[in-house]
Amino acid sequence: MKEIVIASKNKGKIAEIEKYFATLSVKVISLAEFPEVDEPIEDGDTFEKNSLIKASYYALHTGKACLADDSGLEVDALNYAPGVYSARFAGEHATDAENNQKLLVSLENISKNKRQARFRCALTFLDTDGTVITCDGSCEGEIAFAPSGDGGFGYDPLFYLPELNKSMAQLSMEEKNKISHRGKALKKMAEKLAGYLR
Ligand SMILES: O=c1[nH]c(=O)c2ncn([C@@H]3O[C@H](COP(=O)(O)OP(=O)(O)OP(=O)(O)O)[C@@H](O)[C@H]3O)c2[nH]1
Ligand SMILES: [Mg+2]
Repeated sequence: MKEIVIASKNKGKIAEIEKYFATLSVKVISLAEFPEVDEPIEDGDTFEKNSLIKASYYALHTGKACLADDSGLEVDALNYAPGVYSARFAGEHATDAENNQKLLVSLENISKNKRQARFRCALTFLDTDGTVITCDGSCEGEIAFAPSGDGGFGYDPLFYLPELNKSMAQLSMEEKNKISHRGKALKKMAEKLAGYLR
């Protein structure tokens, strides 16, 4: 069975990717099995570039096929920030709570009808022979005025989905994977990988 390293240190992402890949005939390996491997510098200006930076770095240092995810939140009223800086919006080692607080303060004077936002996700699979497969996904929503729900991670409690009248953090992991940026990208990736690994 093909071994694929989930090239991420984000526990929330890893759980969602593992859940998705549970139905595929691939053996998922965690970076926890490579404690000696450091982290790459994510200095790309797009999700796609950062995703390739991570896949390349971890493939080089683990010697295995890797699947990397670069993702983030774009808020229209903030000129699409925090974007590729989503993990460090409130500072280099900011917690989710600090990032959420900064987001709420940044949008303090923005009215309900001007709080459109989207999550974006770029996935890169890099095989040991250099084969690259990329997929992306996005999910539209609005930034709420207060957090709700305790599922998911990151900005999920503030990411309101009007059609569902729920925040992303009020969805189960299965529900989130059906509609989220990552879920959509993973669906495409699973289809491409099934063809590639056949
Ligand atoms: O509420 C959220 N629901 C999501 O589904 C989601 N996906 C991404 N994000 C945000 O974007 C950053 C990614 O930054 P990022 O791609 O560099 O990942 P990361 O640094 O956390 O881990 P790694 O994969 O790089 O090791 C994360 O930290 C989060 O703040 C999300 N927030
Ligand atoms: Mg990162």
